[in-house]
Amino acid sequence: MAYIELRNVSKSFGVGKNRTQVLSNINLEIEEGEFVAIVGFTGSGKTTLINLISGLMMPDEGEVLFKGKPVTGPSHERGVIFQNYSLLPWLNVGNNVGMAVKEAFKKMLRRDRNKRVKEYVDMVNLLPAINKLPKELSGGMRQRVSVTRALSMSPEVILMDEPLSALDALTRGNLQQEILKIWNKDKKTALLITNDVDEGILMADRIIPLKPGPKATLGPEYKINLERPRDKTALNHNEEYKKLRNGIIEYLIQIGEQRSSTKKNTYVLPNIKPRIKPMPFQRISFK
Ligand SMILES: Nc1ncnc2c1ncn2[C@@H]1O[C@H](COP(=O)(O)OP(=O)(O)OP(=O)(O)O)[C@@H](O)[C@H]1O
Repeated sequence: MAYIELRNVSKSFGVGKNRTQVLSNINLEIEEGEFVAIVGFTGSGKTTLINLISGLMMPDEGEVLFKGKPVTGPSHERGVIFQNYSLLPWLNVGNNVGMAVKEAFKKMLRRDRNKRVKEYVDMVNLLPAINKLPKELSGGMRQRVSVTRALSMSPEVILMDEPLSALDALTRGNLQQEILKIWNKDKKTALLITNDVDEGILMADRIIPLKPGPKATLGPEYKINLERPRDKTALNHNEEYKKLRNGIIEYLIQIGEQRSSTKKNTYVLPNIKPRIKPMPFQRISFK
């Protein structure tokens, strides 16, 4: 029995003529302890896929199973790290993380809870900002709080929806390593959504492309047998890595081209004329 399983899952949005099938007949099995990355184009349905697995959305057809049972709603067993960091604006960093820890460990003593909060906030180098509100943080700092908040709950499954996309290369690299450390140490199961093939190869055991939508389906899987821990710089000189990377990128280019050739490329623009008189040109004197 797979740990997470999607069987013939389809999901549409909209009604009547505006109804679009975003995901079509998705089949996926993830084993316990595995790290799987889904790579795909923007708008292809990657977030929808994560939402279905987390239980935030229900499929129209097919089913999502977690440990053999249908997923009927969200649960802290499956922690999601969102793309848009969704922090509670009225709580400081420590309390944003603290609330998650309290939810996951209801019987934990306050003292132990605070210790755990500090440990996780420190992990993303934000101890100096522990009393700051989200509005006082940069986008990258908020993203780090969001990552550490999800990890502090020690979920069995870490679901990541492009969690590192807003970060600079250095912070991104550090967080990739932190996530891998936790995944490896606590034997978690992880699903990473990314549009970065290199990130996928660095972190995952398998990469599966999501074909462009509508009616997106999963493409062929690429197994990554590169030894762990993987070093980004060393990988650049690894022949197996280069072959794998080229293979995935070529596949993505090929399915991207197929999509553009089947799409209508001509658009009739509306014949709109301005109803107001154009403003007279204003002279600005430069000194
Ligand atoms: N709740 C919703 N209601 C209506 N349409 C939706 C909803 N959620 C997603 N969609 C549509 O489904 C399609 C896929 O969206 P989704 O966010 O899953 O894509 P994505 O691959 O995660 O995109 P990105 O890479 O830009 O984050 C888009 O066309 C989007 O407009």
